[in-house]
Amino acid sequence: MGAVGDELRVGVIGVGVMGADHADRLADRTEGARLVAVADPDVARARELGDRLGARSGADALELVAADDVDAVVIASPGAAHEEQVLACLTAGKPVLCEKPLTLDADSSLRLVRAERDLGRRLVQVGFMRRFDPEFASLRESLAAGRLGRLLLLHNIHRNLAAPNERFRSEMTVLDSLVHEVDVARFLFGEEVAAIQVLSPTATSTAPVGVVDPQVAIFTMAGGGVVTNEVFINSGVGYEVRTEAVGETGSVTVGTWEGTVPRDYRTRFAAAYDREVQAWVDANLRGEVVGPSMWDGYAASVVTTAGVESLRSGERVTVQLADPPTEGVVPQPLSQPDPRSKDAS
Ligand SMILES: NC(=O)c1ccc[n+]([C@@H]2O[C@H](COP(=O)([O-])OP(=O)(O)OC[C@H]3O[C@@H](n4cnc5c(N)ncnc54)[C@H](O)[C@@H]3O)[C@@H](O)[C@H]2O)c1
Ligand SMILES: O[C@H]1[C@H](O)[C@@H](O)[C@H](O)[C@@H](O)[C@H]1O
Repeated sequence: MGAVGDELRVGVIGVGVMGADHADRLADRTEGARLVAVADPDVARARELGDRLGARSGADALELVAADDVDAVVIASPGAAHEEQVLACLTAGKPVLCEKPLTLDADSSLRLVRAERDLGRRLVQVGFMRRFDPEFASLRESLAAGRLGRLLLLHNIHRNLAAPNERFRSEMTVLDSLVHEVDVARFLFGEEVAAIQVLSPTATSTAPVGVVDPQVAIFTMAGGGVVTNEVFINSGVGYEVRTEAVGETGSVTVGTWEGTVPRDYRTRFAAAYDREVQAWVDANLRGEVVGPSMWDGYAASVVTTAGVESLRSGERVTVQLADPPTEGVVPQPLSQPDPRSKDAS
């Protein structure tokens, strides 16, 4: 049911790079949380981590979800496993922090939206942690306060040192990496993405043969704004994430790191992950769920599914959301007046 009290007992599913990082965070530096269990089909990995952090370990994710002493679950398995595991949490009535992407395609994400809707209450926060990054959060506040005027353009850069594994082909750049930029665009504009086109520039010779890397994606927002995105997996430099927001009265860039470029996201977004997980625990202890919703996860999956189609065809693809948004969980639109509207003061 999720604990309402002063301690949330958490189980983590999937303890590779991201899951192990979250497990450390829950065990060491998240107030009100206790890590009680970890599950991973790589039992040796799960055991080593569980032993180090004082949590029990096992191979079976669904057994972890069902356990009486697990109040809430963090899912950090690969995206292909998310649907079954999120559904199990919904069935058990347990709150979930599910790493992005919610799932790897629009249809499975829609099934999850409908399952949560049938339950009649929110249980899922999706791990779009950039919303908790101090710079991205304050950019959203500046935009909402109208400090840059009406938002016209975003320019996003997202580079990795190298691919995480050999299964990371061209589609994964869209589904697993670009999905962050989709969420950033929806978060900062407060609107849905209406269309996407993915371009395939000359590939770097360090990418495996046949892999499109870098990629450039262009989003057209529902209100007509445009978002350009470079996603470069095998950059050979490090993890660089920057966003420049261009409004009618000024521009702001977030993510300009001085000094050494971090190797990966765990350094770059350490504060964002800490704040994300703390917000999830705090909300659960109050009996609430906050942060990016199942709807946000679904809307992003629809855009990335269209993005994969565009990557293959080279054409611009229109984005179609199947259901009306779930009330109360869509991103708050920016409340800035459109200066061209006759009602604007
Ligand atoms: N928010 C972020 O910035 C961020 C960063 C990295 C990864 N992620 C996300 O976290 C998730 C995990 O990514 P990662 O980089 O840690 O991957 P990883 O390959 O390092 O780890 C995945 C782990 O899951 C285990 N696993 C495989 N199938 C499983 C299953 N069915 N049930 C349970 N565990 C299973 C693997 O054995 C492995 O230990 C992905 O959804 C990824 O997109 C998010
Ligand atoms: O596997 C990682 C991970 O999923 C991160 O969230 C993303 O920022 C990286 O680009 C990707 O390579």
